[in-house]
Amino acid sequence: MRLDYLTIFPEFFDVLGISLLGKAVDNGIVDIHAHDLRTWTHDRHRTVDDTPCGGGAGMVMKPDPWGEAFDDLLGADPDPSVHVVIPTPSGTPFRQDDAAQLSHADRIVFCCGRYEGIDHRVIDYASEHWSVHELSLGDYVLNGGEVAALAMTEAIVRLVPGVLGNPESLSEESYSQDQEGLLEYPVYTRPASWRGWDVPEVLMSGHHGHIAQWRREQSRELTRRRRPDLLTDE
Ligand SMILES: COc1cccc(Cn2ccc3ccc(-c4cc(N)[nH]n4)cc32)c1
Repeated sequence: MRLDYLTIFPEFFDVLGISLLGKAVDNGIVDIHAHDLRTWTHDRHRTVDDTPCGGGAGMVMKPDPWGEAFDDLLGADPDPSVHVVIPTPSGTPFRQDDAAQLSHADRIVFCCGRYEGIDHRVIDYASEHWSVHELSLGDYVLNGGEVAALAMTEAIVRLVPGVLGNPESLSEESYSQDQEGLLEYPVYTRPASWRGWDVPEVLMSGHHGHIAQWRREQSRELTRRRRPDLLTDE
């Protein structure tokens, strides 16, 4: 899987060389390239923004640098197997299903905007050539797309076979299908007693059936309290 990031702050993506994703890069499972969008500017000030047509506050990212970056990175031939991900507050919510689908992609290009966003013609042009996903990380406003791209990257790449040491842990996670789409149950480790708090007895019983039942009940109760929207049968 090749991941490209178009951004005016490429250093944001230096962290992808650390930990699990770093190992995936070292193992050749993932190939990461961050690009400074100003590479595709030609004026002395390396300008990437301009005033919004129709007025309004702030600045908008000019289309030209994005178009020239696309030309260099992707060429002009349409290829629906290339996924262009554009983080934006106005996008569809990024969810586990999106991460799962994108984990099968061979190529993903993250377009990280700043200012008040990217000239919409960039999205229109990209949509004619590649598979475009305008995605929101959540119902809050960030200053740009980089943090969202990092979070999406981690959610996507950890699902790629060979990246996680223990793939079994994937099936027990919140939002996973095996977890019935419920929130994950509380987890514990040693010591059995810590500052007056004990590990629930059932987890020390060694009775796998009782433990599984307790975990199912905990997941449902937690989901009922915190995320009733995830419950389908109520
Ligand atoms: C486009 O409309 C905007 C309105 C006000 C501020 C901004 C700032 N901004 C620029 C590019 C950009 C990309 C993504 C996000 C973002 C995503 C999520 N989930 N929150 N915030 C925010 C971004 C943009």
